[in-house]
Amino acid sequence: MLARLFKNITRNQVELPVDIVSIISEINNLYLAMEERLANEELQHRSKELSEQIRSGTAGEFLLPEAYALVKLACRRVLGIVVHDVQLYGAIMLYRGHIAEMKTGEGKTVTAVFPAFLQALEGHGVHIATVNEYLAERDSRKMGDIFRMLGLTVGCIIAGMSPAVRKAEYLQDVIYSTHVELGFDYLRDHLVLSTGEKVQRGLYDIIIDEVDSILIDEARTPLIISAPPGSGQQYLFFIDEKIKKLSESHVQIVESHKHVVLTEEGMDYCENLFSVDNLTKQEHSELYHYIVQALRANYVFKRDVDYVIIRHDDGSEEAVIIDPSTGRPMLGRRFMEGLHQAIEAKEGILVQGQPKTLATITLQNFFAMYAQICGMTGTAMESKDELRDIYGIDVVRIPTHRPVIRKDLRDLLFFTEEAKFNRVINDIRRIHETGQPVLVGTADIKRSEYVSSMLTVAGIPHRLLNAKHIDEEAKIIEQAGAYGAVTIATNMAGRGVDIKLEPGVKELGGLYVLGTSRHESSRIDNQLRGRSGRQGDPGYSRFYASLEDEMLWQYYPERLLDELENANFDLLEPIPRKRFFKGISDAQKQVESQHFFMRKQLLAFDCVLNLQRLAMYSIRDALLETGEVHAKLTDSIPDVILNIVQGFFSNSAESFNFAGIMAAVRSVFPDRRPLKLEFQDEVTADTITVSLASQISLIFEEITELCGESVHQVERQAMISALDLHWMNFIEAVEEVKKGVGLQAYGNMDPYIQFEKEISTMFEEMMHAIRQDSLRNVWLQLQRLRPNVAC
Ligand SMILES: Nc1ncnc2c1ncn2[C@@H]1O[C@H](COP(=O)(O)OP(=O)(O)OP(=O)(O)O)[C@@H](O)[C@H]1O
Repeated sequence: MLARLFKNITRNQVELPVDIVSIISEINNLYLAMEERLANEELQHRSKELSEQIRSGTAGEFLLPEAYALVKLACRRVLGIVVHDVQLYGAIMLYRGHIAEMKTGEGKTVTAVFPAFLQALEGHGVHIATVNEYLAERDSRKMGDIFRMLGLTVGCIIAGMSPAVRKAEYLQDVIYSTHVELGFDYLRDHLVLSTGEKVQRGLYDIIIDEVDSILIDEARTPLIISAPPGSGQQYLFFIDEKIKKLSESHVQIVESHKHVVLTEEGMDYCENLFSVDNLTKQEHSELYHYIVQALRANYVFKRDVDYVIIRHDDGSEEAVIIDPSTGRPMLGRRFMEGLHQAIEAKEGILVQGQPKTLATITLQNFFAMYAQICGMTGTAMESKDELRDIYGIDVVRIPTHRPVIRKDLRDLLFFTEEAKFNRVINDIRRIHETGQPVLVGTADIKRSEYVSSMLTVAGIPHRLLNAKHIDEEAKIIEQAGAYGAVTIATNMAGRGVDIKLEPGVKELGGLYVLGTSRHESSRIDNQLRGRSGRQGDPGYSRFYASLEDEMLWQYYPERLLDELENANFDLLEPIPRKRFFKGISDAQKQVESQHFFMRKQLLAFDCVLNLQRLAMYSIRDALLETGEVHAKLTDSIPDVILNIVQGFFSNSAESFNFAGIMAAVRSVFPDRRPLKLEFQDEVTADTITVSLASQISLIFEEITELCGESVHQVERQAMISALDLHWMNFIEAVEEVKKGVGLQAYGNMDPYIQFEKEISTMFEEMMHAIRQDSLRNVWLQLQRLRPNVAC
């Protein structure tokens, strides 16, 4: 009775919330009116007017009924279908930023067109992410005509497209792609050298199809872009070997900062050694960085003082940092920025930590960049808490258009795999003989092949999916509803693919889905079931499991196993009692909670890094956009000098070493002109800095003025390359800290807080290093442009 107050019945006899029903009636009334009045050409005109209204500030929600009526009409005219009220309900929830749980086969692809249209009217470009490229391509093609009828353009991005093509596609109103391509484009856009090379135009709205698969199943693996080969082990050994040939006049050592720089002579010598024209050029920045680290490893960092080589029982050797304050080896820690690798190369032991990561992000943090995410799937309710906790989105269950009449039969649980598969084959034969089509789901390709060989022996014709070509698979699965068809696929295959029943098959009971094992996630099992019983079709599903299946072998509850041992059941027959089936869902729950923990942990670490990533990317973007960085560089001179000078004051103010300071300053600003120290007040790090900074700034201005217009280009490149290089090394170092934090128990300290603390300090240090390297690179390059000026 109470529910009646809040619910209402639509024309399809489905209960929906009252407010939604009134919006849906408005849409349907407008649709009916438009159907009579509006010719195809007028749809575009109307959508243009809506777009103008939205852009001039009218709320999208206010225009939703009319916009959705237009889309409904376009769907009718393009696809010949009348969109159901439940689909409109899903579409409204999507626009409001929710996850719409719509059962498989309910027509999610069309549903997504509605919010995409309304969001696209704002003019930012809406992304629709699918689980694979086949679906992105298919949906952009199939739905493309609807958008075009409404005057919008549609793009599709798949792997292998050139940046120019991508860029053009991203300019469309609605862009279909995979989450992977979208994420990698985002990362790649932060590695380009000019704004013009970026392909995306911002992240605004995204609609994620099969949202649970993307936000949950895929979320344990972050997206990573690795550096191209060249930074591999052999390369480091090669550099180390050459560096060992340098003599004293080639290097200047700054002990206090444990730093080494090349003198002019050293620079020339190295350019000869490595056959490059100018080491300070952008394209050689990585080589230059490795050279510097090799120099530090060889000239400053000493074995048994700064690090030890530990030999493990298996004969492997490891360079371990010595804690300068306690003298103890710091297991699991590594020097930052490629120095550790340089030391490993110097010592001739295995270089660890390659290849280098250029950029990385978790899917969770990537999606968090969008102004709004929403999505649809057949299976989200099981994960609604996680989706709310991590992404802050709610799941709304959308009723089906017609009742689901598929019969989900009780699992059959066997003691052994052999007994299970024998029964599977017998059951397939029995069903196949009636002409009813069977879709067999397996845990992996190996098992698919095994079932296939058994069916061949049994003389049952079938089609086997090889999981190598998603598009071919999809085409085969589409035909799995044909009379007498037996199709074998992995459980994951065919998600999002529509299986149409051949005429006459409904009368035979529809598609029979037979799962040969339970997946670790019940959502994946439900996806497999959902290949059958679509849009009110009849169908059957049944899962077969054995205690030898990988998941049950590991996680089936001990207490039930003990009981089974004493029960004296027939080993070749299914285990009879219902209570033993519960062990299957218990096992699934246990694995799922483990995976949840791993995702949470990955996210917790990435959230810390995310703040730095955002800061870094915005600095980089600003650099690309302004183009003019001279003021920034000049402003950073005092900071850089102060950082150097403070190094000399850290121990005791009295014992500061003027010659040391000068050498360190000159290593960053290599200039032969004399520098004076003039003080008004007492001698402090600040007064020394003020005095040196004003002189260096003057020289810097002189050099830059003489070099003319080319200065801007040199400065910008130097900053970007310093930024990229240090950021790449920072990411690598973060990984090491993560491992270290995981390995060591910090008393009672929370590992994330510890991690955050270490990362923040490292970030500060990196920013200093970036400023310093940018200035040094610019200085060196400008001197080369006008060698007669400075030295
Ligand atoms: N209102 C409708 N009337 C008739 N057919 C429809 C309607 N909406 C969608 N369809 C059709 O239903 C089929 C299933 O649609 P779709 O593949 O989008 O389902 P789905 O919900 O995405 O399924 P899955 O969960 O398996 O991905 C398609 O052939 C589509 O054209």
